[in-house]
Amino acid sequence: MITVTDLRKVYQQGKKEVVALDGVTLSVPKGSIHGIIGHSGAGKSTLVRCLTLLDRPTSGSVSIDGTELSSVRDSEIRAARRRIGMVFQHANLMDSRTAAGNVAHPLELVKTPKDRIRTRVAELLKLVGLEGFENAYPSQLSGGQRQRVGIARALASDPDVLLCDEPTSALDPATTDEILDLIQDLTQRLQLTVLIITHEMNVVKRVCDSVSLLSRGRIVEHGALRDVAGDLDSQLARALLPLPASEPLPGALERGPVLEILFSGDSAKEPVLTGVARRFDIDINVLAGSVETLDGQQFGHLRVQLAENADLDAVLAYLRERGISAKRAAPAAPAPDFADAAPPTSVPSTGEQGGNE
Ligand SMILES: Nc1ncnc2c1ncn2[C@@H]1O[C@H](COP(=O)(O)OP(=O)(O)OP(=O)(O)O)[C@@H](O)[C@H]1O
Repeated sequence: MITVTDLRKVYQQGKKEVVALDGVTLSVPKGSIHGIIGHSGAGKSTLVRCLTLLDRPTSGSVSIDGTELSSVRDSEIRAARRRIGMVFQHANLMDSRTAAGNVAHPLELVKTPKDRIRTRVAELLKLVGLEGFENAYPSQLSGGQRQRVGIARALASDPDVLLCDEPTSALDPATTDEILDLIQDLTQRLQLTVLIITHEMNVVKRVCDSVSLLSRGRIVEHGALRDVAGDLDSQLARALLPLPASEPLPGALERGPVLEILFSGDSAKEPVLTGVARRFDIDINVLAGSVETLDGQQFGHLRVQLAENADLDAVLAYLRERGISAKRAAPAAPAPDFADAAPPTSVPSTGEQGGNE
């Protein structure tokens, strides 16, 4: 389990102070995956640097299974850092080394005996589905295979926590799904605690058990996926169940009130709109809709327009009595988009950067 408590990071820019993290508190249980999503400048990279001890927090603490990491002495930083495996957007493999050589690198740095390295590297490559690719160089591997090598390297030091920084942003959708399935499988098999920093809501939908929205250094929303998705006022719900911007349809209902409705669980199975239409004897137009299964539960988000003569308060009361979240819609704004946080998609030279050192 990783626990972050009231983490603050203040940078000094000349005479000005920049508060990059402003009291971040979160806790992720073992065997689960937590997504952190946020706009550009929200503090995601700073959080990664503080968690991996590349930067010292100004105050607050980070602990893994009760062991405090944020106050370790400089001489112990390397050992502490080995408890967190790091997966990057681009695998950052060393071009001059084979897949096996890349995975071996963190083990060599801590002077692991050669025969132990050999067996451990074989185990790790098998674990990530790359048996038989020991001698391949990064240039001979696909993007997904390179990311698998990066994951194997991150696991070499047997970490408790896997910190994935935009792990799929450079991959195509099919490969993204494969890598996310692998991360999910490894989380279960190795009982890892996983944090995924991402701007892609699909990553959150597919693998995260819980999610936090980081904004200006603060966590402004957080919770289990099915809880945040069921809250019509949550930005995360609007991003998880996005509705496109819509205009009232010209015609009979043009001037009627617009509602947003969020169904979840059992209410998602009820013919609620038909119920409203019959009960109040009004026409209803669906302007936009989104249906998803999240964490095994079905959710529906609709924007509908009622006939002009509809008694809006009575309709809202009828829906709420049935456990359905509904409210008069604000102007038909598009769903929040965290894609401005997207890192560059061009693949940089892989260089000679090591992973978990
Ligand atoms: N070394 C630094 N010195 C001064 N200010 C910094 C430093 N690093 C980050 N900041 C500031 O801290 C805030 C958070 O930056 P950070 O890079 O953590 O955001 P981010 O969410 O990772 O953004 P992006 O998605 O664009 O990478 C920003 O206002 C940034 O300008």
